[in-house]
Order: sequence, then structure tokens, then C-alpha cells
Amino acid sequence: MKVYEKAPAKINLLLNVLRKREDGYHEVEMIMTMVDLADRLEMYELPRDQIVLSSHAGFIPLDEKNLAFQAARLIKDRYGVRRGVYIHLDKQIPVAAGLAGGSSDAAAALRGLNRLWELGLSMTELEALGAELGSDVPFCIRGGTAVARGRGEKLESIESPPQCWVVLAKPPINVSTADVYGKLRANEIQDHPSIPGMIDAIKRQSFHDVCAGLGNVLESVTLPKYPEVRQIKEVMTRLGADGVLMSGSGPTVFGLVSKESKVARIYNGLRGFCKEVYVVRMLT
Ligand SMILES: C[C@@](CO)(OP(=O)(O)O)[C@H](O)COP(=O)(O)OP(=O)(O)OC[C@H]1O[C@@H](n2ccc(N)nc2=O)[C@H](O)[C@@H]1O
Ligand SMILES: Nc1ncnc2c1ncn2[C@@H]1O[C@H](COP(=O)(O)OP(=O)(O)O)[C@@H](O)[C@H]1O
Repeated sequence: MKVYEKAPAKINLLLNVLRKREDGYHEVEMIMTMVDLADRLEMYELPRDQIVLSSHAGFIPLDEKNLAFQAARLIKDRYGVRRGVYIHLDKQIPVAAGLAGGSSDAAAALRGLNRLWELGLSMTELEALGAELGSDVPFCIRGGTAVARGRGEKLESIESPPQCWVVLAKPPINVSTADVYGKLRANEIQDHPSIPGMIDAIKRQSFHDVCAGLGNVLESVTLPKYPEVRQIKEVMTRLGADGVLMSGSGPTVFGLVSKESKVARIYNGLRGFCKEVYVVRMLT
């Protein structure tokens, strides 16, 4: 039997940091949603008890450093599975981009192996396993739109934002999440974006207020360090995107656009100086 799983990218419509915790992580509150830029995983059993990972993408590790590999090992060990698996990873999401590509691959591997090995694990059990692999993995298992708290693993699903186009632009730099959190001065943050405001805007399906409420406190670290990220934000705004924000720790910038007629202009304008630009839809 073969199983297939899609691993979509996420964007953070809002990312607020409340404080640095004793365990080194940051207490966050975020609103996350999925977009239809996705990796694809194909999984099937091997006769021998081993995990084999393959991918045509030359720029990711294929050993135990890969989050999909780690997911397979975790679920095997925890549930005493003595069977082997081959995982092929078709990588489409840019790496170290703020789009949770690795986390979504891990989530897809957990979902897929639960089916392949007929383990019967619930979503809640899979989310708890995912939290051992990374803070964003539980959300990637659940999908949809959610408020995430704690270090990102405490989830509350909410309805989808109003449908729109999402333009993603990733400058040719890789940003380390640990590095960005490490440089954040949590107690010096002046402008905290409002979670209740964004939840309310989504509830009212007000595209205008969703765009007005976008906010990410990690911009205060990434933007000064990488001027090209700020520049992409400015260009996207100038080209007419309705709301513009950096996703996660960056460097990808997303623009929300309601009118299809504007999308081509924004895409072409960005492509002038940024090679990696994608036009996608929100996954509702
Ligand atoms: C910033 C966000 C926003 O969605 O995404 P990305 O930019 O990575 O996509 C997440 O909080 C990233 O989640 P994730 O990438 O799963 O992080 P983890 O692997 O758990 O942690 C990587 C490192 O980031 C720091 N970290 C992470 C989460 C958190 N709430 N506080 C932290 O301080 C820690 O230093 C940790 O060692
Ligand atoms: N399946 C995977 N896909 C992408 N990167 C991975 C994967 N597994 C491990 N990594 C490593 O994780 C790091 C962050 O990758 P990624 O999840 O794409 O970042 P982000 O969460 O910022 O979007 C990279 O350094 C990469 O080498």
C-alpha cells in the first residue's frame, strides 16, 4: 500500500511574543493559516526495518536531521512498529523561509504513517507527538486557521479568513528561527499586535480589518538585519497589495490581495528583483 500526504505551507497573520520563558522558548500568541503551496510525501512499506528518505531537492538533509525522518522514527519508536518505510519528499516550499516547510513535512509524515501502519491515533495524539518535533508541528497536523499559544503548540481552531490571493516573495537568504528569537528583546517590544482584534476581524469576515490587523513582532529583529526584506515589503505595498507582512521569523513576505486584477501586476513587479515569487490561495 502507498499513502500520499500534502504538506502545505503556513503563514502567520499575527505573531506576538509575550515573554521569554525559563526553558528558553518564548511564550507566543499567533494566528496561523495554511496556503496552497505544498510539499508532497509518498510513503510505502519496505521489507526491512529501516527508514529511507529521498528527495530531488538538493538543499535539504535526507538523514535524521530531516524533520520527516525524525517524525517516522518517533512514531516507530513510540508505538513499537518493527516495519520499514520509504518516504519520497517532493519539496516545493522554500527552505528556512518562515513558511514551516520542515514542520509541515513532519506533520504529513505523522499523518501518513498513522494510516500506513493503521495505528488509529487521534488528531490530539498526533498533535502531542508533533509537539515533540517542533513548536509549529501541531498546527501543521491540524491545518485550517488557528490561534496558537504557549510556544505554539496550544491550539484553538477558528474560522477561515475571507478568501483572497496571497503573494509570497522570498529573498535569497535563509533565516534561522533560533537566531531570530535569540536576538529578540521581548521586554522591549512597544507595539503588540492585537489577537482579539484579528479574531474579531475574521469573525466579521472583514478583509479590510484583517489587513489592518496584521502584525509580527519578529520583524523588529529580521528587518534591520536584512534590508531586502523591508524593501520587498515596501515594493509589495507600493504595487497595491492590501496587507503586507513578514511570515514567522522570515524572510518570506506575504501580501494579501482581494482583486484578481491586481495580482499579475504585483507578481510581475516583484519578479523584477526577487526570483522566488508565488501566487497562491488561502486554504479554507
Ligand atoms: C517563528 C515561527 C512562527 O510560526 O515559525 P518559523 O519562522 O520557524 O516558520 C515558530 O514560532 C517557530 O516554530 P518552529 O520552527 O517549530 O520552532 P522550534 O523548532 O520549536 O524551535 C526552534 C528554536 O526557536 C526558538 N523558539 C521557538 C518557538 C518559540 N515559541 N520560542 C522560541 O524561542 C527556540 O530557540 C528554539 O530552539
Ligand atoms: N523536511 C524538511 N524540509 C525543509 N527543511 C528541513 C526539513 N527537515 C529539516 N530541515 C531543516 O530545518 C531548517 C528549517 O527549515 P524550514 O522548516 O523550511 O524553516 P521555516 O520553519 O523557517 O520555514 C533548515 O535548516 C533545514 O535544513
